[in-house]
Amino acid sequence: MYVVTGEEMRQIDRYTMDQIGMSEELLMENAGQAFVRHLVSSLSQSDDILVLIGAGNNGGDGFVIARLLLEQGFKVKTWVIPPEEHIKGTAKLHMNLYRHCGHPVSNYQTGEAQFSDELKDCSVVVDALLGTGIKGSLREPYVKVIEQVNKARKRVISVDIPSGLLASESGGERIGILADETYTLQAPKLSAFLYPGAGNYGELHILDIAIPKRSFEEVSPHRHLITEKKVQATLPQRLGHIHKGQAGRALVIGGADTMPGAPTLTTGACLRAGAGLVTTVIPSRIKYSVSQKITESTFLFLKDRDGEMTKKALEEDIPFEQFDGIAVGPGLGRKIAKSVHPLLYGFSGPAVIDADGLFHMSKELHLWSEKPRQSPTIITPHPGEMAMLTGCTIEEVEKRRFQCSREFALKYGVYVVLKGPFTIVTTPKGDQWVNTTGNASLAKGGSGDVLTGIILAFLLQHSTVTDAICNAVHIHGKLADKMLETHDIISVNASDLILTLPEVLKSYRY
Ligand SMILES: NC(=O)C1=CN([C@@H]2O[C@H](COP(=O)(O)OP(=O)(O)OC[C@H]3O[C@@H](n4cnc5c(N)ncnc54)[C@H](OP(=O)(O)O)[C@@H]3O)[C@@H](O)[C@H]2O)[C@@H](O)CC1
Ligand SMILES: Nc1ncnc2c1ncn2[C@@H]1O[C@H](COP(=O)(O)OP(=O)(O)O)[C@@H](O)[C@H]1O
Ligand SMILES: [K+]
Repeated sequence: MYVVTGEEMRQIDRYTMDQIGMSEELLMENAGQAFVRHLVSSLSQSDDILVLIGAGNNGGDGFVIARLLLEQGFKVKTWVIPPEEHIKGTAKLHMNLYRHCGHPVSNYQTGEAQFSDELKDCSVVVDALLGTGIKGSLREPYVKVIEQVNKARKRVISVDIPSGLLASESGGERIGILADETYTLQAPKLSAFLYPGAGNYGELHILDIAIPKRSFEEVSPHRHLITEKKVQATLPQRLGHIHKGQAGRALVIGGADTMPGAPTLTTGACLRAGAGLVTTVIPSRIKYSVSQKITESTFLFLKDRDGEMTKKALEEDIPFEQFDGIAVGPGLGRKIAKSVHPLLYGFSGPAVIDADGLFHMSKELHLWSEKPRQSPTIITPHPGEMAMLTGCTIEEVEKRRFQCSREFALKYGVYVVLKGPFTIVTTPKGDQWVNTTGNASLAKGGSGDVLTGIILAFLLQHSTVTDAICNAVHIHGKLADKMLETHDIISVNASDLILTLPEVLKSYRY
């Protein structure tokens, strides 16, 4: 499943029409058919449905939807918002088809007052005003109509994208329809995953309108969705004769006087996510508080200075060659100057850098592009950490989540896991994977430490680095989703996620 910009979608449409030979009329009919097929089970014959139509092809989809719903006996009122003569091309063809079936159209230009009354009385609004063809700031009469719809608080279902939003941007101050559900055509658009605009989408559904795979392959967007099906197919199996050393020897380096919990969470998650052996490296001053909480890992207690590990101890006292993968950072503290790069430079396995590990990394960025590529480096910044790494503001990172993480991954040859709602995984070649699991219960200290542990464990058990990271991010979000079946959204703790791992992982087995 691809994730596309508006421009890529246009190229895909063009290829489908010009090279494959599917007409725009057919695609529009398919879009309306798919929309109605998915919607009818949630509609009742007593619903009063208002279909709002704009001047472009999004409006054309609206005519197909209105016709099909009317043919199935639903109560539908169809409102054309711009002057009718603005409707041209394929949308006009479907308007004529609709009319030839004997169905009526009302026009906002001549019936504004009646429109307000009907909006007040309806139960469902189908938003087919504007789609991917919108340019620049929203113009009248759309501004007025969209504000009216948003105030009316009806069930609103958008076709393709909530009208007013841009397909590829985050929304910002834009006026847009506040949808309860959005049925997007064939492939989700970037704005579905970029806040604040993502909040306008409501529940996102993806409709198959029969655009062939070939059209996508020709345009070849580099963004994909992480799907449940793919996770299920790529989760590692455990062979009957395996021993613990073959299930991965993991090293977790973190912890400081004030942060003993972070390495505890990472270690716990790493064990539950299947690593065969885990060793936790912490400063000796916190050895009792951490070791009492973890039964199954072994420990290395390093010399510390003011409760944080010294650079010398990190470099000299850790037998790196004994481990298949490492995670550096959870609760590490910031007092150890310039220590992360020398630690990782010679390491031959995958290395995950998180939290304060990223702080140290930001001081020695120039060295990363020179690191040997056969040992993958995975960084897991939240937007604040990404801002620190790139020198951008957090607002710029959030606005350009896709571009920002891709530029960094390409420049420094690392895997970037840009966290937040809709975490984006980017490979050093620039391929991107968007996660849709998880919820706001994860907005609590410690959630990221758990993710780091799952990523490390999965890296040691999957056959590709990309599958390991994507599956870890997906499963981590699923833990939070599972928790909401029994817990309130504000009362999920990071350690609860670890306890839920066995059940969630099991649910992915065939
Ligand atoms: N993907 C697919 O395969 C398929 C896609 N399909 C559908 O096509 C949709 C894309 O259609 P599209 O390109 O015709 O553009 P659309 O979004 O309807 O808007 C254009 C209209 O908006 C107007 N307008 C522009 N900016 C504006 C502004 N700021 N403020 C106000 N108005 C503004 C513009 O006016 P103009 O600037 O030309 O005067 C023009 O009238 C897509 O989202 C999907 O629903 C299916 O039908 C078939 C298969
Ligand atoms: N509102 C949210 N919706 C979905 N996921 C979220 C949300 N807020 C945070 N997360 C997820 O929770 C984790 C938080 O990581 P991070 O900020 O590093 O936490 P910490 O450092 O406290 O462990 C990330 O995986 C992030 O994607
Ligand atoms: K729309």
